[in-house]
Amino acid sequence: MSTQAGSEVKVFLRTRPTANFAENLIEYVDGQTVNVHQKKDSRKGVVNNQLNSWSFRLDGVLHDVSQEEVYARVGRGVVLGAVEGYNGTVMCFGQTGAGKTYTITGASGSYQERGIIPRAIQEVFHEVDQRSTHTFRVQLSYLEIYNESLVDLLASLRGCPGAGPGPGGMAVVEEACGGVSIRGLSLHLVHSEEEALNLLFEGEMNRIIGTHALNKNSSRSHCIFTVHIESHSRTLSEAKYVTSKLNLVDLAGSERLGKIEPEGQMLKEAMYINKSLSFLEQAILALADRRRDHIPFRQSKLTHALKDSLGGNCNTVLVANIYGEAAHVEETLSTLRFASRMKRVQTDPIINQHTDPVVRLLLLYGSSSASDCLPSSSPPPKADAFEDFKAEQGSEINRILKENKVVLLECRARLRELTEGVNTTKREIDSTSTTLRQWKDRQQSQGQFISADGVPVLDEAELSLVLRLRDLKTHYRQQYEELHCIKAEVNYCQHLVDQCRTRLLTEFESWYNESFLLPEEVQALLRSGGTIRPGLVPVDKALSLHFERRRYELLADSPSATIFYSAHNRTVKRVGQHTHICTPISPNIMTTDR
Ligand SMILES: Nc1ncnc2c1ncn2[C@@H]1O[C@H](COP(=O)(O)OP(=O)(O)OP(=O)(O)O)[C@@H](O)[C@H]1O
Repeated sequence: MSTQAGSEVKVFLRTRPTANFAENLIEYVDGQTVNVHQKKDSRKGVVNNQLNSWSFRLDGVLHDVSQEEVYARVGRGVVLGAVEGYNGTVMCFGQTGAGKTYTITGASGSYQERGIIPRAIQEVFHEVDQRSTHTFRVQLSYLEIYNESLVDLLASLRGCPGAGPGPGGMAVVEEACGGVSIRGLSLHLVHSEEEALNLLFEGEMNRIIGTHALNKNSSRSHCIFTVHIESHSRTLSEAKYVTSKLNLVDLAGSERLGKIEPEGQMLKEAMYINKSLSFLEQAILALADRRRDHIPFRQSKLTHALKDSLGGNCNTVLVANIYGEAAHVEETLSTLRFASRMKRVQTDPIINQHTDPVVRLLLLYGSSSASDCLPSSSPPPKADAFEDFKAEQGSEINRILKENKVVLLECRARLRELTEGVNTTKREIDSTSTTLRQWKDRQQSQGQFISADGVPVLDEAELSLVLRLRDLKTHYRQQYEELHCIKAEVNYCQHLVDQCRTRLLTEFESWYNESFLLPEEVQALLRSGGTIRPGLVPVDKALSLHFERRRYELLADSPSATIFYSAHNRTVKRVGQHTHICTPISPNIMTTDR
C-alpha cells in the first residue's frame, strides 16, 4: 500500500476584501505569520493581566488573491491526491460573511470567480481524460446538516439509484474499514465535468440560506460536497482497485450570539451551529493530542460525518476565513485559534486499495475449475464484438460520436478554407502596400501636385490604391475574427469527439467483460440489479453529450467556461428560479482567468 509521508493538516488564512481592513490590529509578517493586537478591555478594570497580542503561524496567508491562486495553493494538491487514491478534505471555517462559501463554491454564475468545488471537478475530469491506463468511476453526493438533521441536497433528482432515505431515514454509519458513510444519501454517477456541475448547481439551489445581519445570503447549515472516485487499471488484469473520497466542506458561520442578538428561528439555528462547531473544536483538540485514544466524534452529526475526513487517513486542508475589520477582531482571533489547533492534527494518508469481488471470483474460478464457472462458449474476438456493440447496446453513443465527427470535419474544412482566404488577403495587402509605396516614391521624386488652395492633391490611381488597401484591411480583420472563432470551435468539437470515443470504449469494455468474461451466475447477479454495479451507462446520460452547436457559438473560445455556464443555466432553467441566466460579459473576460 502506498503512503504519503505523514504530516500535519495544512492551514491557510483567507481574508474577505474590505476597504476598512484593520491594519493596526492585524499584521501579516512573512506570508505565513499573522499577529493580532487587541485593545485591553477597559470594562475589566484598569489593572488586568489580559494579553493583547497574539502570533499565529500558518501554512500561508491568502490576502488579496484571486480564486485561481486560492485553488492552486489550497485545492490542487488534495484533488490530485484524490485521483491517485488518497482521501482529501478541504474545509472552510470562519465567522458569518467571512467568505467561506465564496472560497469553496465561488460567486454564483461567474466563471472567473468560481470556487474550489467547480475547479476541483474540472481538474478531476481533466485527469480522468489524461490517464488512459485506468478506467474511472466518479460519483457525487451533496450533504447538508441543518439543525442536526441530515439533508440530501440532490434528493430532488429523480430516477437515481439509492435516492431517498429509506425506512430508517438518513444516518451516519460506521464502516468496517474505520470510515463512515451516510445511509440514505444519494450517490450520482457522473461522466463529464458538465454533468458534475449540473449536480453542484442543483444542490446549491436546494441549500438552506437565511438572511443574517452580516451576510444577506448566509448559509445556515454545514454542507459537504463529496467526489467519490474509483479507478481500475486497464492494463493489469488484477482484482485490485483504488477508491478515494474528496470532501469539500463549507461550514456554517461561527458567531457570538451576544453580538447579533438573533431571535426565533435564527436563534435556534445559531444555537445548533455554535454547538456543532464547539463539538468540532473538541474533536480537533482530541485529535491534536496524541495521548488521547478516544475522539468524541459522535457528539454531533457534523463531527460524526467528518470522522474519516479530519486528519488521519486524509490529506486535510483548512481555510480559515476572516473578515478583517476592527469590529470583528474577536471573531478573527477565535478563527485563528481554531486554525492553529487544527494545524496540530496529524495526517497519515494511505492509498485506499481494495479487491474487486467480481474479478477475484473470476480469477479464483479461472485458476481452479474454470469449466464449471466460466461461460460455456469462449468469448468472441474483441474486434467483432466491438462491431456488434456499436450496432446494438452502444448504438446511441456511437451515433453521437459519428455526428460529432461529421461536425468536426465540417469545422476543419471551414478552417482550412478560411486560413487560405486570410493568407490570400494578406498577400494582396502586402502587394498593394508595395505598389502604393512605389507610387509615392515616384511621385516624391517628380514633386507633389498642390491644389490652388495649397492642399496636396491625390492622383486618381493613388487614390484607388489607398481605397483598395483600406477595403483589404477591413476584410482581413473580419476574416481573422472568423478564423479565431472557427479555431475555438474545432478545439471544442475535438474535445467532444474524444469524450464520446472514450465513453464508447469504456462502455464497450464493461459490456464485453460482463457479457463474455464473467461466470454466468455473476452475470445473473448483474442483470437482477444486485449489489454488484452494472457497468453500462444509461443512454439518456449519453445523450447529454449531444452537441448543442448553436448554444455554444457565443462561448466558442473557452470550452471549460462553456461547460460551466451551460451547467449553471440548465439548472437555473430547470428549477425555474428568478436567477439570471448567465453568459460571459465579454469574450476577453471569459478567457482570462483572474
Ligand atoms: N475573497 C473575496 N472576494 C470577493 N468577494 C468576497 C470574498 N470573500 C467574500 N466575498 C463576498 O462577501 C460576501 C459574503 O461571503 P460568503 O457568503 O462567502 O460568506 P460566508 O463566510 O460563507 O458567510 P455565511 O457563514 O453567512 O454563509 C459575499 O457577497 C461574497 O461574494
